[in-house]
Amino acid sequence: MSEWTIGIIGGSGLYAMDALEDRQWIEVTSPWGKPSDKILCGTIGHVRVRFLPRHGRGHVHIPSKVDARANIDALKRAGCTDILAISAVGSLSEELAPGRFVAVDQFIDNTKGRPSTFFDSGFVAHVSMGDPVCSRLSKYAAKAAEKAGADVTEGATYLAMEGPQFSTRAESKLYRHWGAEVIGMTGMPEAKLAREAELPYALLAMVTDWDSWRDSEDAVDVGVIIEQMNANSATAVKTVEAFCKGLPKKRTPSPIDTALDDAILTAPDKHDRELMAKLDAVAGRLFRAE
Ligand SMILES: CSC[C@H]1O[C@H](OP(=O)(O)O)[C@H](O)[C@@H]1O
Ligand SMILES: Nc1ncnc2[nH]cnc12
Repeated sequence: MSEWTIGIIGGSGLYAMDALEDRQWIEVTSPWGKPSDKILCGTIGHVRVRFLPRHGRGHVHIPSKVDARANIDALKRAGCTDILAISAVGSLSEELAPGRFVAVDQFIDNTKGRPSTFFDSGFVAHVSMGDPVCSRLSKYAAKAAEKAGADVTEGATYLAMEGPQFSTRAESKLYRHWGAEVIGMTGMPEAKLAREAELPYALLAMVTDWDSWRDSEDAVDVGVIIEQMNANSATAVKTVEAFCKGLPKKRTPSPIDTALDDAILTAPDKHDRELMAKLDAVAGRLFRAE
Protein backbone atom coordinates (compact mmCIF):
# COMPACT_ATOMS: atom_id res chain seq x y z
CA MET A 1 0.00 0.00 0.00
CA SER A 2 1.25 3.45 -0.78
CA GLU A 3 0.01 6.98 -1.09
CA TRP A 4 -1.83 8.93 -3.78
CA THR A 5 -0.24 11.58 -5.95
CA ILE A 6 -3.04 12.74 -8.21
CA GLY A 7 -2.34 14.44 -11.51
CA ILE A 8 -5.20 16.73 -12.48
CA ILE A 9 -5.32 17.73 -16.14
CA GLY A 10 -7.44 20.86 -16.30
CA GLY A 11 -9.39 21.34 -19.51
CA SER A 12 -10.90 24.41 -21.12
CA GLY A 13 -11.93 26.85 -18.40
CA LEU A 14 -9.80 25.23 -15.70
CA TYR A 15 -6.37 26.83 -15.66
CA ALA A 16 -5.44 26.93 -11.94
CA MET A 17 -6.49 25.38 -8.64
CA ASP A 18 -6.86 27.69 -5.68
CA ALA A 19 -7.95 24.74 -3.53
CA LEU A 20 -4.33 23.50 -3.36
CA GLU A 21 -2.40 24.16 -0.14
CA ASP A 22 1.35 24.90 -0.13
CA ARG A 23 1.15 25.42 -3.85
CA GLN A 24 4.04 26.08 -6.17
CA TRP A 25 4.38 26.07 -9.98
CA ILE A 26 7.36 23.95 -11.02
CA GLU A 27 8.92 23.43 -14.44
CA VAL A 28 9.20 19.78 -15.45
CA THR A 29 11.20 18.98 -18.57
CA SER A 30 10.41 15.97 -20.71
CA PRO A 31 12.38 14.27 -23.48
CA TRP A 32 9.10 14.05 -25.42
CA GLY A 33 8.55 17.76 -25.87
CA LYS A 34 7.27 20.74 -23.99
CA PRO A 35 4.46 20.16 -21.50
CA SER A 36 1.51 22.54 -21.85
CA ASP A 37 2.69 24.64 -18.89
CA LYS A 38 4.46 24.43 -15.56
CA ILE A 39 2.88 22.02 -13.07
CA LEU A 40 1.16 23.37 -9.97
CA CYS A 41 2.17 21.20 -7.02
CA GLY A 42 0.43 21.18 -3.65
CA THR A 43 -1.88 19.18 -1.44
CA ILE A 44 -5.59 18.78 -0.90
CA GLY A 45 -6.26 17.05 2.42
CA HIS A 46 -4.09 13.90 2.60
CA VAL A 47 -3.42 13.83 -1.15
CA ARG A 48 -0.51 15.27 -3.12
CA VAL A 49 -1.76 17.03 -6.24
CA ARG A 50 0.00 17.92 -9.50
CA PHE A 51 -2.17 20.19 -11.62
CA LEU A 52 -1.46 20.80 -15.31
CA PRO A 53 -3.65 23.09 -17.44
CA ARG A 54 -4.02 21.17 -20.71
CA HIS A 55 -4.09 24.23 -22.94
CA GLY A 56 -1.67 26.23 -20.78
CA ARG A 57 -2.57 29.25 -18.66
CA GLY A 58 -4.27 31.74 -20.97
CA HIS A 59 -5.42 28.88 -23.26
CA VAL A 60 -2.50 29.06 -25.67
CA HIS A 61 -2.41 25.53 -27.15
CA ILE A 62 -4.71 24.35 -29.94
CA PRO A 63 -5.97 20.76 -29.30
CA SER A 64 -3.89 19.33 -32.18
CA LYS A 65 -0.73 20.75 -30.64
CA VAL A 66 -1.32 19.87 -27.00
CA ASP A 67 1.69 17.62 -26.51
CA ALA A 68 -0.02 14.77 -24.69
CA ARG A 69 3.20 12.71 -24.59
CA ALA A 70 5.10 15.52 -22.89
CA ASN A 71 2.18 16.15 -20.50
CA ILE A 72 1.78 12.52 -19.41
CA ASP A 73 5.53 12.01 -19.16
CA ALA A 74 5.92 15.21 -17.10
CA LEU A 75 3.12 14.16 -14.73
CA LYS A 76 4.79 10.77 -14.28
CA ARG A 77 8.12 12.50 -13.60
CA ALA A 78 6.32 14.74 -11.08
CA GLY A 79 5.47 11.57 -9.14
CA CYS A 80 1.83 11.04 -10.14
CA THR A 81 0.31 7.67 -9.31
CA ASP A 82 -3.03 8.41 -11.03
CA ILE A 83 -4.61 11.00 -13.33
CA LEU A 84 -7.99 12.67 -13.23
CA ALA A 85 -8.59 14.62 -16.44
CA ILE A 86 -11.31 17.24 -16.75
CA SER A 87 -12.77 18.24 -20.12
CA ALA A 88 -15.48 20.35 -21.69
CA VAL A 89 -17.54 18.26 -24.13
CA GLY A 90 -20.46 18.57 -26.49
CA SER A 91 -23.41 16.25 -25.99
CA LEU A 92 -24.41 13.69 -28.63
CA SER A 93 -27.18 12.25 -26.49
CA GLU A 94 -30.66 13.47 -25.55
CA GLU A 95 -29.95 12.32 -21.97
CA LEU A 96 -26.85 14.45 -21.47
CA ALA A 97 -27.93 18.07 -21.24
CA PRO A 98 -25.52 21.00 -20.85
CA GLY A 99 -24.43 21.36 -17.23
CA ARG A 100 -24.26 17.59 -16.63
CA PHE A 101 -21.02 15.95 -15.53
CA VAL A 102 -20.16 12.64 -17.20
CA ALA A 103 -17.65 10.01 -16.08
CA VAL A 104 -16.46 8.74 -19.46
CA ASP A 105 -15.77 5.00 -19.74
CA GLN A 106 -15.11 4.47 -23.47
CA PHE A 107 -13.43 6.32 -26.32
CA ILE A 108 -13.51 6.43 -30.10
CA ASP A 109 -10.29 7.97 -31.36
CA ASN A 110 -10.95 9.95 -34.53
CA THR A 111 -7.96 12.27 -34.17
CA LYS A 112 -5.53 12.52 -37.09
CA GLY A 113 -1.76 12.42 -37.04
CA ARG A 114 -1.12 13.15 -33.36
CA PRO A 115 1.78 11.24 -31.81
CA SER A 116 -0.14 8.62 -29.88
CA THR A 117 2.46 6.25 -28.45
CA PHE A 118 5.68 6.43 -26.45
CA PHE A 119 6.91 3.24 -28.12
CA ASP A 120 8.67 2.72 -31.43
CA SER A 121 10.86 0.30 -33.37
CA GLY A 122 13.49 -1.01 -30.96
CA PHE A 123 11.06 -1.08 -28.02
CA VAL A 124 7.69 -2.34 -29.19
CA ALA A 125 4.84 -2.51 -26.68
CA HIS A 126 1.14 -3.21 -27.12
CA VAL A 127 -0.98 -2.26 -24.11
CA SER A 128 -4.59 -3.26 -23.64
CA MET A 129 -7.15 -0.47 -24.18
CA GLY A 130 -10.37 -2.48 -23.92
CA ASP A 131 -11.20 -0.76 -20.66
CA PRO A 132 -9.49 2.60 -21.17
CA VAL A 133 -10.34 4.25 -17.85
CA CYS A 134 -9.64 3.20 -14.29
CA SER A 135 -13.05 2.25 -12.92
CA ARG A 136 -12.01 2.87 -9.32
CA LEU A 137 -10.87 6.44 -10.06
CA SER A 138 -13.89 7.08 -12.25
CA LYS A 139 -16.28 6.04 -9.45
CA TYR A 140 -14.53 8.32 -6.95
CA ALA A 141 -14.75 11.18 -9.49
CA ALA A 142 -18.47 10.63 -10.12
CA LYS A 143 -19.15 10.50 -6.37
CA ALA A 144 -17.18 13.71 -5.86
CA ALA A 145 -19.06 15.54 -8.64
CA GLU A 146 -22.36 14.53 -7.02
CA LYS A 147 -21.09 15.78 -3.67
CA ALA A 148 -20.18 19.07 -5.36
CA GLY A 149 -23.81 19.42 -6.48
CA ALA A 150 -23.58 18.27 -10.12
CA ASP A 151 -26.00 16.01 -11.99
CA VAL A 152 -23.79 13.07 -12.91
CA THR A 153 -23.91 10.25 -15.45
CA GLU A 154 -21.57 7.30 -15.00
CA GLY A 155 -20.46 5.69 -18.25
CA ALA A 156 -20.45 7.31 -21.70
CA THR A 157 -18.49 7.00 -24.92
CA TYR A 158 -16.30 9.99 -25.83
CA LEU A 159 -15.54 10.73 -29.48
CA ALA A 160 -12.17 12.45 -29.84
CA MET A 161 -12.14 14.62 -32.98
CA GLU A 162 -9.24 16.55 -34.40
CA GLY A 163 -10.73 20.07 -34.43
CA PRO A 164 -10.22 22.91 -33.89
CA GLN A 165 -13.34 23.49 -35.99
CA PHE A 166 -16.50 21.97 -34.55
CA SER A 167 -18.28 19.16 -36.41
CA THR A 168 -20.60 19.61 -39.35
CA ARG A 169 -24.19 18.59 -38.72
CA ALA A 170 -23.60 15.45 -40.83
CA GLU A 171 -20.52 14.48 -38.77
CA SER A 172 -22.36 15.10 -35.52
CA LYS A 173 -25.17 12.74 -36.64
CA LEU A 174 -22.63 10.16 -37.87
CA TYR A 175 -20.87 10.06 -34.50
CA ARG A 176 -24.23 9.40 -32.83
CA HIS A 177 -24.66 6.39 -35.16
CA TRP A 178 -21.22 5.18 -34.08
CA GLY A 179 -22.49 5.13 -30.49
CA ALA A 180 -20.63 8.19 -29.25
CA GLU A 181 -22.39 10.13 -26.49
CA VAL A 182 -20.05 13.08 -25.91
CA ILE A 183 -17.51 14.80 -28.13
CA GLY A 184 -14.26 16.62 -27.45
CA MET A 185 -10.85 17.25 -28.95
CA THR A 186 -8.38 16.13 -26.26
CA GLY A 187 -9.33 12.86 -24.53
CA MET A 188 -7.31 10.92 -27.09
CA PRO A 189 -4.44 10.19 -27.33
CA GLU A 190 -4.18 11.34 -23.70
CA ALA A 191 -5.94 8.22 -22.35
CA LYS A 192 -3.78 5.88 -24.48
CA LEU A 193 -0.58 7.53 -23.32
CA ALA A 194 -1.63 7.40 -19.67
CA ARG A 195 -2.14 3.63 -20.05
CA GLU A 196 1.29 3.23 -21.68
CA ALA A 197 2.79 5.16 -18.77
CA GLU A 198 1.01 2.80 -16.34
CA LEU A 199 -1.04 5.65 -14.90
CA PRO A 200 -4.65 4.84 -13.98
CA TYR A 201 -6.70 7.53 -15.78
CA ALA A 202 -10.26 8.80 -15.49
CA LEU A 203 -11.98 11.52 -17.52
CA LEU A 204 -14.68 13.66 -16.00
CA ALA A 205 -16.44 15.53 -18.79
CA MET A 206 -18.56 18.63 -18.31
CA VAL A 207 -21.24 19.00 -20.97
CA THR A 208 -21.24 22.51 -22.40
CA ASP A 209 -23.44 22.25 -25.53
CA TRP A 210 -25.55 20.03 -27.81
CA ASP A 211 -22.96 19.94 -30.61
CA SER A 212 -24.77 20.16 -34.00
CA TRP A 213 -26.99 17.11 -34.47
CA ARG A 214 -30.27 18.73 -33.40
CA ASP A 215 -31.92 20.17 -36.50
CA SER A 216 -34.16 22.43 -34.43
CA GLU A 217 -31.20 24.14 -32.72
CA ASP A 218 -28.42 26.45 -33.80
CA ALA A 219 -25.15 24.67 -34.50
CA VAL A 220 -22.66 24.86 -31.64
CA ASP A 221 -20.47 27.94 -31.33
CA VAL A 222 -17.78 28.81 -28.84
CA GLY A 223 -19.84 31.57 -27.17
CA VAL A 224 -22.38 29.02 -25.91
CA ILE A 225 -19.55 26.81 -24.68
CA ILE A 226 -17.82 29.59 -22.76
CA GLU A 227 -21.05 30.59 -21.05
CA GLN A 228 -21.67 27.01 -19.89
CA MET A 229 -17.99 26.53 -18.99
CA ASN A 230 -18.18 29.53 -16.68
CA ALA A 231 -21.30 28.11 -15.09
CA ASN A 232 -19.54 24.73 -14.56
CA SER A 233 -16.13 25.84 -13.36
CA ALA A 234 -16.90 26.43 -9.65
CA THR A 235 -18.48 22.95 -9.48
CA ALA A 236 -15.43 21.49 -11.20
CA VAL A 237 -13.10 22.98 -8.59
CA LYS A 238 -15.35 21.73 -5.76
CA THR A 239 -15.37 18.30 -7.45
CA VAL A 240 -11.57 18.10 -7.49
CA GLU A 241 -11.49 19.04 -3.81
CA ALA A 242 -14.15 16.45 -2.90
CA PHE A 243 -12.41 13.85 -5.08
CA CYS A 244 -9.09 14.22 -3.26
CA LYS A 245 -10.69 14.33 0.17
CA GLY A 246 -12.82 11.27 -0.67
CA LEU A 247 -9.88 9.03 -1.57
CA PRO A 248 -8.98 6.42 1.05
CA LYS A 249 -5.88 7.24 3.10
CA LYS A 250 -3.89 4.44 1.52
CA ARG A 251 -3.69 3.57 -2.14
CA THR A 252 -3.94 -0.15 -2.89
CA PRO A 253 -2.26 -1.21 -6.16
CA SER A 254 -4.17 -1.03 -9.44
CA PRO A 255 -3.64 -3.58 -12.25
CA ILE A 256 -2.88 -0.54 -14.46
CA ASP A 257 0.27 0.11 -12.35
CA THR A 258 1.79 -2.87 -14.17
CA ALA A 259 0.11 -2.51 -17.60
CA LEU A 260 3.45 -3.01 -19.36
CA ASP A 261 4.34 -6.29 -17.65
CA ASP A 262 3.34 -8.50 -20.59
CA ALA A 263 3.18 -5.79 -23.26
CA ILE A 264 6.75 -5.58 -24.55
CA LEU A 265 7.65 -7.77 -27.52
CA THR A 266 11.13 -6.63 -28.49
CA ALA A 267 13.90 -9.04 -27.51
CA PRO A 268 16.36 -7.49 -25.01
CA ASP A 269 19.30 -7.81 -27.45
CA LYS A 270 17.32 -5.76 -30.02
CA HIS A 271 16.48 -2.89 -27.65
CA ASP A 272 17.13 0.63 -28.89
CA ARG A 273 19.13 2.25 -26.08
CA GLU A 274 18.43 5.79 -27.23
CA LEU A 275 14.67 5.19 -27.15
CA MET A 276 14.97 3.49 -23.77
CA ALA A 277 16.68 6.56 -22.38
CA LYS A 278 13.61 8.61 -23.37
CA LEU A 279 11.36 5.96 -21.83
CA ASP A 280 13.02 6.21 -18.41
CA ALA A 281 9.97 7.71 -16.66
CA VAL A 282 7.29 5.84 -18.62
CA ALA A 283 8.77 2.33 -18.59
CA GLY A 284 12.05 2.55 -16.67
CA ARG A 285 10.87 0.23 -13.89
CA LEU A 286 11.07 -2.60 -16.43
CA PHE A 287 14.66 -2.14 -17.52
CA ARG A 288 16.52 -0.13 -14.89
CA ALA A 289 18.28 -3.31 -13.80
CA GLU A 290 19.09 -4.41 -17.40
C1 LIG B 1 -13.57 25.54 -25.59
S1 LIG B 1 -14.29 24.72 -26.91
C2 LIG B 1 -13.33 23.36 -27.50
C3 LIG B 1 -12.21 22.88 -26.61
O1 LIG B 1 -12.78 22.53 -25.34
C4 LIG B 1 -12.43 21.20 -25.03
O2 LIG B 1 -11.17 21.26 -24.38
P1 LIG B 1 -10.76 20.33 -23.14
O3 LIG B 1 -11.02 18.92 -23.56
O4 LIG B 1 -9.33 20.60 -22.89
O5 LIG B 1 -11.66 20.77 -22.00
C5 LIG B 1 -12.34 20.55 -26.40
O6 LIG B 1 -11.66 19.31 -26.35
C6 LIG B 1 -11.64 21.60 -27.19
O7 LIG B 1 -10.25 21.57 -27.03
N1 LIG C 1 -19.28 20.39 -29.41
C1 LIG C 1 -18.01 20.18 -29.13
N2 LIG C 1 -17.20 19.57 -30.02
C2 LIG C 1 -15.90 19.34 -29.72
N3 LIG C 1 -15.32 19.73 -28.58
C3 LIG C 1 -16.08 20.33 -27.67
N4 LIG C 1 -15.78 20.81 -26.46
C4 LIG C 1 -16.91 21.35 -25.95
N5 LIG C 1 -17.94 21.23 -26.81
C5 LIG C 1 -17.45 20.60 -27.90
